[in-house]
Amino acid sequence: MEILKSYESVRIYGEIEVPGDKSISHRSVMLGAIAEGITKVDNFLDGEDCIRTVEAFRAMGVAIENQGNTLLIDGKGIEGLLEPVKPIYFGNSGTSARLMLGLLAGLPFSTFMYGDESLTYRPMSRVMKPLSEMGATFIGRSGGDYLPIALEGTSLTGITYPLPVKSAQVKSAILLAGLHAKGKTTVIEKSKTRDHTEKMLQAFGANIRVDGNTIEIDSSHPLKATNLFIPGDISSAAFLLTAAAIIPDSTLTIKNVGLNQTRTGILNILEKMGASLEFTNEQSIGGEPIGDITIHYRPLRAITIEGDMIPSLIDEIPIIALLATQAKGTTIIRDAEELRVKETDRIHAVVDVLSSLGATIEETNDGMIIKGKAKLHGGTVSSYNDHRIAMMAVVASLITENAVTIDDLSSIAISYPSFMKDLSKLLINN
Ligand SMILES: O=C(O)C1=C[C@@H](OP(=O)(O)O)[C@@H](O)[C@H](O)C1
Ligand SMILES: C=C(OP(=O)(O)O)C(=O)O
Repeated sequence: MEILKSYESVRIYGEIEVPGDKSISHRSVMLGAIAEGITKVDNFLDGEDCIRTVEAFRAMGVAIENQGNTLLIDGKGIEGLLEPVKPIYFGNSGTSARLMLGLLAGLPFSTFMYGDESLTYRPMSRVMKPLSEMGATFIGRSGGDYLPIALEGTSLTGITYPLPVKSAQVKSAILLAGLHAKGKTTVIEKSKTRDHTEKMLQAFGANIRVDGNTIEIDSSHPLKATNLFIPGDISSAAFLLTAAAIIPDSTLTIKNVGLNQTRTGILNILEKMGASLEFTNEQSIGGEPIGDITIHYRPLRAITIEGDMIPSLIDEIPIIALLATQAKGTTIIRDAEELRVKETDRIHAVVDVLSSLGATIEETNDGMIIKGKAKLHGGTVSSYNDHRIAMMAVVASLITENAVTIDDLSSIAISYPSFMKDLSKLLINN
């Protein structure tokens, strides 16, 4: 149990870098491991989820050296992967499990996979359905919807697949399967989801074409090793930006953070709500936009968040809900039913935690309705063992009248191991 003390008068001030992007870090290991040659990855996120991906490839015979936040991956090509002798454990990581189901389904060996309590109940049929259409053979709990799943490698054939869910994990799983399937694989998205897989496949030399929301790939160009720099994770930056946006007199600069437009929904929301943002040092590294963001506190107003905006801020909704408690008016979040199948049911968890702290917030089927501006009194909450809920509660504790008591903060190590230290560096007592 942790007690997060309340503050009399505090603000956020300073300059910081957040750790590397989780989505891009996972992909760097996956593509580096199946490319030919040594791939060097700088600013790799040493969080628990990404470590699961590293360990999975080590179990398939790939040498991966970890020097601080730099990885050296000795890729021997996709044919170089060896059958793992033990079941692969994906812990809490949906990205590892879903992308690797796609990557491994067409390899000539069997793989057994499982996860922790949370991952064991996250839907996998969204990935297994298209992979079966490509020819994948597998068996899994609940007809293959849940882990544990055993894949019996077979040769795959390309398909054309309109994505029924707005999910980058499903899109990526199909593209990774398409990398070694016969013929062409085409994925068509309804709304654009994060496109790190496409960008990184291009950097590794794959034969991939992107035309609007249609992506095509085939196996004609084997991947060649490359060097990568992982931008700071905008999803981690979101917690610090929100702290600055809700505490008067705050000014914060976050350097070298990823600014890929498929991920920056949180920045559009902050601006629409009235926060002041400045962007400097913008550049592109390995196809990924990156730059520095400075935020100044300004009074906030409520907005509606819905439709195509949702995929670009899906992981930020817990912290956006806290932001909305401090905005004048009624904020409505809808079309976000995907939150129900994350590490926990994040609609329920957010509403429970924020209402326990004193917010006026109501759960809907596909989102929530938040009335601001609310005075949060503090109280006792659960992190639901979900890193994004835990970090949201920590940021909330900066503005509560009394202390916040939370069961456990260890889940924060999934995506932002240095969060508590980074936040305390930026806290200034007035
Ligand atoms: O592809 C990725 O790296 C991710 C995609 C998103 O999931 P969905 O694809 O299920 O929306 C996101 O919530 C997750 O944190 C990471
Ligand atoms: C949903 C998340 O990750 P994953 O799906 O990889 O578990 C997240 O990091 O918020």
